[in-house]
Amino acid sequence: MKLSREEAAGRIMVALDYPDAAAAEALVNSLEGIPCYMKVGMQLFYAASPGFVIGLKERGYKVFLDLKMHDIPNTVKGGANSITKLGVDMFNVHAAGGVDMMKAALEGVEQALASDVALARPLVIAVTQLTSTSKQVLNEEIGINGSVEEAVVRYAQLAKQAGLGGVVASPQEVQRIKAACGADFRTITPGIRPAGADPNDQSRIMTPREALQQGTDYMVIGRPITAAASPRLALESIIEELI
Ligand SMILES: O=C(O)c1cc(=O)[nH]c(=O)n1[C@@H]1O[C@H](COP(=O)(O)O)[C@@H](O)[C@H]1O
Repeated sequence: MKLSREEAAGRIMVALDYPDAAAAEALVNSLEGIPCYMKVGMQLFYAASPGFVIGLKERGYKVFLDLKMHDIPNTVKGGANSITKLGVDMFNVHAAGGVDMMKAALEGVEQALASDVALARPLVIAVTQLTSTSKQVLNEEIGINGSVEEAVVRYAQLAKQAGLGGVVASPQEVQRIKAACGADFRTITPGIRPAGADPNDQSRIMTPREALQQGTDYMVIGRPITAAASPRLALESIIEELI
């Protein structure tokens, strides 16, 4: 697959895993002009308040708010309502919460959209099996039998059944997810490591180019960019690998 520089940048979601808004702001400023997606996760969101997310939207970024909601349906519905009002482009819930919980997230989105016609509809996606989970942990610790791929595809099918638009999984599972849920069902893949990079706590990894070849829609990349001596050069070299 051939991508333009801009298309490649738009498929990269930079994970802003920072302890406060100032640190995250410095990274965002260093990437100025590169049209990548920004991902705000729980570390930054809990510290920086919703204002940080609104600020990213005002600067023109697409934003994935990664709060991985997993609670009773009524609570998730309320959470989804509040998140939609922030104007984010994408947010996630855990597929392990079940179909009713995932449907409740969509109801929360509808409720928010009905309250303000200016709001854009966010894509709601589900986390399947975390990319830090190995087969051994899945089978022996968590107690789910079978392969990681089987567990991931099952979660993806539940998300599809609930009406969600895609899932978070490792790039290793993208082809099976697309085969089970359709080519339009979005795959968002963390566990991305350029060749030779430290895997850190990730178990199921692939390089950016390999992930693209698998057909992933978006790659979530944190430390290979944020911990690099020059985050801008690190991001540019990943974009280079994709075009
Ligand atoms: O939902 C996510 O974004 C997510 C799901 C998952 O299964 N694995 C996973 O690593 N993530 C997130 O993706 C990012 C990966 O960061 P790095 O390992 O530093 O590239 C982190 O912000 C994680 O919270």
